[in-house]
Amino acid sequence: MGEAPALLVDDLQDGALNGLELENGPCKTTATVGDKTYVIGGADDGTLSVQVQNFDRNLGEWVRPTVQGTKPVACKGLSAVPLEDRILILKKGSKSDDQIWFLEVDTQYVRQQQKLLGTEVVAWSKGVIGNAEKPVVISGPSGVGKGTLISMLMKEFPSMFGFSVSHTTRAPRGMEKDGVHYHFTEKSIMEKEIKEGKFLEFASVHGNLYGTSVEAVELVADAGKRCILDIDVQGARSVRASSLEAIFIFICPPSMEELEKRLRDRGTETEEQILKRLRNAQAEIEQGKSSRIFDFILYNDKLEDCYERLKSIIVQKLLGLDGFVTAPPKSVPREIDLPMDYSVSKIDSKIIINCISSGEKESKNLIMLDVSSLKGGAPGRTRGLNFQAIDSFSTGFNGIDQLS
Ligand SMILES: Nc1nc2c(ncn2[C@@H]2O[C@H](COP(=O)(O)OP(=O)(O)O)[C@@H](O)[C@H]2O)c(=O)[nH]1
Ligand SMILES: Nc1ncnc2c1ncn2[C@@H]1O[C@H](COP(=O)(O)OP(=O)(O)O)[C@@H](O)[C@H]1O
Repeated sequence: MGEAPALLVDDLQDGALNGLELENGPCKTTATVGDKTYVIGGADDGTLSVQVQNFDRNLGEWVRPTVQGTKPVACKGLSAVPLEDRILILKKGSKSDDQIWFLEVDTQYVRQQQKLLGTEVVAWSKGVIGNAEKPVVISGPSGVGKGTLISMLMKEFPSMFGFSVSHTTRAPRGMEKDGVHYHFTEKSIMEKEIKEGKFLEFASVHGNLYGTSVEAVELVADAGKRCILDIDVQGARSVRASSLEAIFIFICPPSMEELEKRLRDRGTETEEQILKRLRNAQAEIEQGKSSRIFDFILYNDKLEDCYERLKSIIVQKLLGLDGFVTAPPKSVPREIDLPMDYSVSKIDSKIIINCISSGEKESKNLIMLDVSSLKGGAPGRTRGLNFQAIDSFSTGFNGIDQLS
């Protein structure tokens, strides 16, 4: 049985809200979740900047929460649909890939942050249609051949895999390009960004700081590709403990002598750095083999053999295929293009967007946005949104009352 259309307030005018005087400034949209009413938006040069304040009915006062996550840019109007632990925000007059957002008000991430900061917290997260492919985490000691294997995979299947470009405080090697191999960063900047929650994981490795930003993984998923992370064992452990579901592969050298030979032959490190990497390798291999972090352990003896095994793992585990055929490129996630004029209502986990386009002949279309399988969320994107566009006239489907 569907519930009645939810409390939706589109483009509220300045002033009173349900009898409550707003603290200050004009506001546009409001939504109530639990005991709190959230006011989202504020006028800014004819467009809306996206600000948040909430009225706590228990305390009887306005609160300005700490706002986390990547904020949406200004827009011409907002609609808000309260869900259980977050508010769906539809932005008007925005680009088609920038129309769906979530303001998380009581998700696990928000509760964690509230505990950590001791203040009221809300967090923005951009909504994305469809799901991300499960990432692949590859770890192993320095010089074992991780980079070589990943390059082979990306070269053979450029449309299927994308590399998560990590941040590091180490200096670039001769051929390495900023933004391609790593984001080469100052330590103080990286430490600040870690504090701001921009990293999915980070670790000190061989005396330098390395980390995977939330954005690095999201960008690959945005392109409709499966993300590959080349990170150390500490990083793999952190990802295992995070909400990111991934497949974990550890690459082992055939022997320590061969590892040393590969490191020396690569010729990218000083003698001191080589010795440090070899010292750390022993512990990494022990942890890799025994820690239960990894789903698969691969020995990289003969490169071609190891590459074939890596491919077959990925195929069997991730793609569910028998032979390694070149799969068609994943389509880039679809986008909804909302017109300026529409009304919104909610039935269970379906958001009904009734689009009204006025021209010579007025026509109406319904978009049904399904929010029942949301995944991820702040500090990254919210994925798992699905939608169906319904031409109400051609189908004879004319109103939300007919939905169940
Ligand atoms: N935790 C973590 N480790 C990383 C990250 N990026 C790279 N690493 C690891 O840091 C170690 C050193 O990497 P690098 O300096 O490129 O040297 P290489 O492994 O010898 O090529 C390797 O074990 C990488 O897997 C990251 O974002 N997070
Ligand atoms: N199976 C292999 N046999 C011999 N040399 C290898 C093999 N795999 C990788 N190499 C070489 O070993 C060196 C280190 O490989 P690299 O991919 O840079 O390791 P990592 O990224 O794990 O530090 C490179 O010069 C690479 O060409």
